Parts: sequence; structure tokens; C-alpha cells
Amino acid sequence: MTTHDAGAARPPRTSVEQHRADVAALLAPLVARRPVERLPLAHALDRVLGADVSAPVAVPAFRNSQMDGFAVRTADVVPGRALPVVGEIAAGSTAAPLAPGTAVRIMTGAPVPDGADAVVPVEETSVGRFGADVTEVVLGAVPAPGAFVREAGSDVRAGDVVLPAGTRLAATRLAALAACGIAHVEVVVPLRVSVVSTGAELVAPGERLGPGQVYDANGTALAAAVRAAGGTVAFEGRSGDDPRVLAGVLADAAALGDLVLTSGGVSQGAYEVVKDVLGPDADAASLPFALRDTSVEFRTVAMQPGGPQGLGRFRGTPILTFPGNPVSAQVSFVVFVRELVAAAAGRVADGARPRRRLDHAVTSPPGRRQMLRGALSVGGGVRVVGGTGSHLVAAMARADVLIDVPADVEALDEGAEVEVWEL
Ligand SMILES: Nc1nc2c(c(=O)[nH]1)N[C@H]1C(S)=C(S)[C@@H](COP(=O)(O)OP(=O)(O)OC[C@H]3O[C@@H](n4cnc5c(N)ncnc54)[C@H](O)[C@@H]3O)O[C@H]1N2
Ligand code: MOO
Repeated sequence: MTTHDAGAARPPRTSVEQHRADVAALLAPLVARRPVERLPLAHALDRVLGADVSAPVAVPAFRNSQMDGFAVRTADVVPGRALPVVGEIAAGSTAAPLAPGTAVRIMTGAPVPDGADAVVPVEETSVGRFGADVTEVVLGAVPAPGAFVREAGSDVRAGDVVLPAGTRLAATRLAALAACGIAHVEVVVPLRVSVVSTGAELVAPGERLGPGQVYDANGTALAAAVRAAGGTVAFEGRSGDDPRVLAGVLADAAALGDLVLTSGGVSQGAYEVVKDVLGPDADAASLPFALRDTSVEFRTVAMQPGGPQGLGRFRGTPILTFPGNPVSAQVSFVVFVRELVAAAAGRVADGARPRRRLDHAVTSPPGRRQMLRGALSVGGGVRVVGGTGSHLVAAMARADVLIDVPADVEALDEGAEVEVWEL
């Protein structure tokens, strides 16, 4: 009698955490030791400092006025009595010492003359506003010593660390460096990632779509996700189902990148080109060159979407093979690689995932961790958007997060707390 065991060919599934750990171990040497490069400030936005930056000059570099007004010696001021105005100091000029018993017109940012110890804004004096000749000024009160005077080094002293190593260069930080006169910075070199889409059906966006053809969404998705995480894209390529062509594309990808990401060609079909090159049944003799230092393990991760996964090396370069469905490829990047690309760029993340309350009840098939697409509600909750199909790439575009439903959970009530992965 013949029996049919429906599960006989099904391999054991690897847990999400185990696969995350294996990917992290594969990339650990790349993440741990990052080179640095010197860049002009204009190219350093969002990069991370590889070394402390000290100020070559103080900021402000000299004592200067915070207001348009009159520089005075407070000891000389008598309320209601006029002081002769003996000159003017504009921003960008230099100032002679202030003679006792006099005042001088001064503009915001101009050097406060030696001898002066306060500035009085013009609108608080008898002059009111600057016009033509001003020969004298009357003050109504004695200003406090130091009023409206910005001391040299009151923001940064020469030699101080302005920004420490590890700082991500937001606009505010670039402004601080520029204010110190720093034109170039040493920044961490991000991971260079090569992205390869596979499948005979793929055509580039913008081309004419023939019968049975599909626009390549994964190339754009993965390249953008790499950049958003802080990495750079070293190479973008596409291959049909000919293993010799894919081997050539992968050779370029591996030569140019620190890491290769592929999508497609890893499930159980008759034309699984990634497996045809890298899998256990690959016909090495048919390839145009020998695959030294190449070994990839294909496995099924207990996650949906993103079950079929591979990891290893292609000609010495780490490679991860993602499934081709566009939702699966994007979820794979978020769950398995995104934080490693960010860490390699010097960005720090505590790995904590926020918790949200479900706006409605959810059911989930047992045995596989579900990464449902979720949209955040105004009230702070989260709701599922789109269906579970891994082809729903446009529906995914409405999602803000992935809702992480553990493998052993089959139902969650409205209001239940779930962990989410931000997209
Ligand atoms: N008999 C089985 N069939 C399938 C299984 C299985 O376990 N047994 N797993 C399913 C799951 S889950 C996934 S995910 C996919 C993974 O398939 P592949 O990685 O081999 O990907 P392809 O077959 O090449 O493509 C799948 C699907 O995605 C489209 N695709 C591929 N690349 C792109 C791209 N760059 N841009 C847009 N769309 C892309 C492709 O046209 C297919 O529709 O396998 C299931 N099958
Ligand atoms: O695991 Mo596949 O990635 O569901 O669509």
C-alpha cells in the first residue's frame, strides 16, 4: 500500500531569532571594523563621525554685540545724562578701545571695543532708531555689566570637543562644525551593498511590459532600503533564469560590494536560478568560472512573509538570498539586515521595538511568525492594512509598521499589545 505523507518533503524551519543571529554572525566582522573616510561637510549629512572633532577656534571667536545699539562703559552711565557718540562699529570691522565717558554705535555681531562692558539696544535709548547723524545718546537706566555682550568662547572654547565620535551629522551638527571653521570630517564608511534581482519575467520600470512580464520592484525597494538604513549601493543588477548569466552578475556584485542581496529564485519551482548557481544541486561545471570560497545554505525560516532564505558567501563576499515576492523581500531586509547596515554605518539603535495596541482582533496561522502590515492610528493604536499575500506591494506602501505576531499566537483581541517594526 502506498501512503502519502504530505509533510515528508518539508524541511525543518529555522526560527526568526536563529536566522537573525546567523546573519549577524556572518556580517559581524564587517560591522565591527569600519574604515573611515574624509569628506567635505556638504557630503557628510547623515553620516557618522569616526573620530572626535575639536574646535580649532573659539565660537564666538571675539567678544561681540548681541544687539544693534550703543556700546558703553556702565560706570560712565548716568540716567538722563547724554553721552557723546564717537563712532560706529559694523559687523566685520575692528574696534578701537572706547574712550571713557563716550558711547559708540554698534551693530549685531560687531566686536565690542575694549573698555565697553555693555550694549544698550537702540530702541531703548533716546535715539530710538538709527538714522542720519547721531551725536549723543541718553540712557534711562544703568545697564547691567555684560548686558547684550556675547563673550568669546561662550559657545565653544578653542580645543574643546565640539562633537564626539559616533555623532550622526544632522543639519544642526554640520552647522556647529561649519561655525568652527571645519571644512572636512572623518566619517565611518558605510556598508557597500550590491542588489541583484532575479527572474526571467522581470523588466525595468519605464520599459514596455510584455505578456507574462513583471516590473522589477525589488531592485528599487532594496536599494532604497539600504540607503535609508545608512548603507551605500555598490551595484544594482538583474538576471534572468540562465545560471551562467546570474553567475556573471553575482561576480560583479560580489567584487564591488561588501554584501550581496539577491531576490527571487529560491523556492521550489523548476527555474530557481539562485539555487541553480548556489544551491546543493548547482552544476558548477556549466558556470563560466570556478566558484571558489562560495557556499550558501538555503533554509526555511518560520516567518511569513519571508520564509525561503539563504545565507553564505559568493566568492568570499557575504550573500543573503531573499524570496522574490516584493513584500517578502522587503520584510526580509527589515527583519534580518536593516539594523546591521545601520550599525555598520555607525548608527546606534537599541534594537527595542515599540509596542502598540491593536485597533481590532487578529487571527494568525500557527507555527509561523507573521509580519502583518500595519498602519498607525491617530489614537496611537495599529490596524492591519492590505491582506497577507506577499505580492501586495502597493498595499504595503500604506503601512507604517510590521505587526509582529509570534509563532505560537493564533488569535489576538482588540486592544492586545503587539510589537511593531517601524518601516
Ligand atoms: N511549491 C512551493 N512554492 C512556493 C513556496 C513553497 O514553499 N513551495 N514558497 C512560496 C513563497 S512563501 C515565496 S516567498 C515564493 C518565493 O519564491 P522565489 O524566491 O523563488 O521567487 P520567484 O519565484 O522568483 O518570485 C516569486 C514572485 O515574486 C515576483 N518577483 C520576483 N522578483 C521580483 C521583483 N524583483 N520585483 C517584483 N516582483 C518580483 C515573481 O514574479 C513571482 O510572482 O515562492 C512561493 N512558492
Ligand atoms: O514566505 Mo513567502 O515570503 O510568504 O511570501
